[in-house]
Formats: sequence, structure tokens, C-alpha cells
Amino acid sequence: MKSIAIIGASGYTGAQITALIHSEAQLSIQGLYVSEGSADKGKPLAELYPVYSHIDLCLSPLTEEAKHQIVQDADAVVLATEHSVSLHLAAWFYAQGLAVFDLSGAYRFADTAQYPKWYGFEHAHPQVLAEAVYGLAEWNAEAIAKTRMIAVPGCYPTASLCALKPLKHLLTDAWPVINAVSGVTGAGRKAQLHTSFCEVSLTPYGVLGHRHQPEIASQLGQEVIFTPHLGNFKRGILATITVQLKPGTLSRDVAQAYSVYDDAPLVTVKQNQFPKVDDVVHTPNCHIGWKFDELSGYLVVSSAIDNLMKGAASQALQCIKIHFGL
Ligand SMILES: NC(=O)C1=CN([C@@H]2O[C@H](COP(=O)(O)OP(=O)(O)OC[C@H]3O[C@@H](n4cnc5c(N)ncnc54)[C@H](OP(=O)(O)O)[C@@H]3O)[C@@H](O)[C@H]2O)C=CC1
Ligand SMILES: CC(=O)N[C@@H](CCC(=O)OP(=O)(O)O)C(=O)O
Repeated sequence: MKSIAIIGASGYTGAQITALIHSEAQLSIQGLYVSEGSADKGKPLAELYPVYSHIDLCLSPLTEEAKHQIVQDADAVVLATEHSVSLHLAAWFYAQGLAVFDLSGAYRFADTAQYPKWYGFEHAHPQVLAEAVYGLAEWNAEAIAKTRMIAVPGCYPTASLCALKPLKHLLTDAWPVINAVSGVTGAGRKAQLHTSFCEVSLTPYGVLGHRHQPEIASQLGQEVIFTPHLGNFKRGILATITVQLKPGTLSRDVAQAYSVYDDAPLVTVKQNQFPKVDDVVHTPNCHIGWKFDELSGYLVVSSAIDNLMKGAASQALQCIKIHFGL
């Protein structure tokens, strides 16, 4: 039995991973935490999320005393907190010997020079960063098993990389073009004008400047064009990618490339059949569909996930299970 503390448990990804861990026989929840000054401290999680009324746990403030208690009791922490909060909490818990599963972007780039540009801070913990492994579960299982510092990927990068990584040997210098639409939960639970009901309407954002572009590029080893869109639905991401493959590539080469997922129970790949967000929402699955034009060499591939599940919480659970050999 492994004991896990969940920090940021009142947020969308934190509540989701709480529900997932709660239903795992080999995992227990050490505690649920919010910030010291949180308006939700002391409240039962079920008061915020009645759908989780079967989970009889309250949200505790993350005081210094609570942090030391976590170190005493828990094997691991899940950080479902914003990047600048995770940055320091991850380093502290890692130094105390716990395994850290960080849902934020604070440990996803190996190169410290990327952080001021994309996250607005200097990386204060380069030695911990040097230990961090990118938790793309189907691709990095060996490293996830070996290290205690796991940077769980972003939601758009998960959808995009699951579709693109199998094709790496078929890519040319041409940049894959990724257009992706996310549900509004991707922006978190806190109130913001652009995610309020009357403001949300399908639109691109972060054009030629979203932090997930360098995250995808660094993990793929190839530049990409990435354009995220906010959609008027709650959960889910659909990334549709257009890319020209090496001259002479045949459909059977693409099929062969995607056969890498034949033994991956959570990733389903179909030729000439495209995924729908509704089929993956509330599941840990990734559905990929592709069509290839042998004449022009252009491939169109779509990848659908639930941003709160495979894009965050269920992928973190995959990492926890891989790490602890469950
Ligand atoms: N939403 C998504 O689809 C995805 C999100 N992520 C990443 O996961 C992380 C969490 O995202 P999300 O769940 O959407 O965010 P939310 O805004 O919904 O939740 C943030 C949580 O952090 C808590 N919190 C804030 N400050 C502190 C602190 N100092 N100490 C402890 N807890 C704190 C908040 O509670 P309170 O403020 O009351 O203390 C809340 O519980 C982010 O880094 C995000 O970028 C990654 C992939 C997908
Ligand atoms: C719709 C929406 O706003 N989505 C978020 C991405 C959420 C995510 O993947 O989180 P990380 O910040 O952990 O990478 C965004 O574009 O910033």
C-alpha cells in the first residue's frame, strides 16, 4: 500500500486525481491540501464536488506542520498546483525523500533557459530539475520507474505527442502543424473573465506563443506549429495535426509506425476513422485516427483525450503505478 498526499485537491485536476486514487486498492490518500489562506480550507471535498460524495475527506491548509506530517506519513505527493507553486513544493518534498508527481509545467523542460521565457521565472532548483523525467507514460516507463521526480506532461502535449512520436522516423524538416481545441476546464477552476459562460466561444489563443509549443518540440526533437483553441465545452481535447512525411512513405509504413501502440491498452489507433471527444471524456484513453495521401505525402492525424484525465490526472496515476510497480 502506498500513501499519497494530494496538494491542490480542490482544483479540477486535484479533485480528479483524488477520485482516481480513492478507487485504487493499492493506494491510500494521506490527505488533501489547499493553500494556507484558501477559502476552502476545512471544507469536505464533497461540498465542492457533490459527485464525490463517497469520498469522506476534508481539505486541509498546507501549513509547515502539515508538510512535515506528509513527509512522516506519505510515500509520494501529487502537486496539482500552478507552476510557480509546484516549483518550490516539488524541490522541498523531493529533498525530503518523497516521490513527486507534478502536474504543472515547472519541471518539464530540461533546459533552465526556457523557464524565464515561457513561465516567467528563473528555475530555482536546477539540481532537482536535472533528476526530473517527463511522464509521458507510454513512452518513458523505464525512466518513470527509476526516478522520484516526475513531470507529468501538459494536456495539449500529451494529445500531440501520442500522435506524433510514433512518426519520428518518417518526419522531414517540414514542421507538423497542430490545431487543437480544449474544453474550458483546461484553464482551471479559478474565476477568469475569458472562461466565464458568456465569454466562451470557439477561438484560437496563444497563437505562435503558447508554452506548449516548445514543450512539444523539445519532446519530439522537431519544431512544430501549435495553435490552441478554446472550445465551448467542459472537458476534452481534440488535436488535429497535418504533416508531410518523407518522400516514398506508404500507408503501410504509417500503420507500422502506429503498431507501437498494439500493446498499449489506453491508446487506440484507427486508419481512416477519426476520434470524437465524447468517446474519451471521463476516460484515461487516447483515441487516434489517421489518413495518409501517398501521392502528396501528407498525413492528417487526430488525437482525442480528456484534458483532466489522460491530459493530467489519469496520466499521473499511470506514472504512480509505473513508479511503484503496481
Ligand atoms: N486543467 C487542466 O486541464 C490541466 C492542468 N494542468 C496543470 O495542473 C495544475 C493544476 O491545474 P488545475 O487543477 O486546472 O488548477 P485549479 O486552478 O483548478 O486548482 C489549483 C489548486 O491549487 C490550490 N493552490 C493554490 N495555491 C496553493 C498553494 N500555495 N499551496 C497549496 N495549494 C494551492 C488551489 O486551491 P486554493 O487556491 O484554494 O488554495 C487549487 O486547489 C496547473 O499547474 C495546471 O497548469 C496540467 C494539465 C491539464
Ligand atoms: C484551455 C486552457 O486554458 N488550457 C491551458 C492548458 C492546461 C495545461 O495543460 O496545463 P499546463 O499549464 O500544466 O501545461 C492553457 O492553454 O494554458
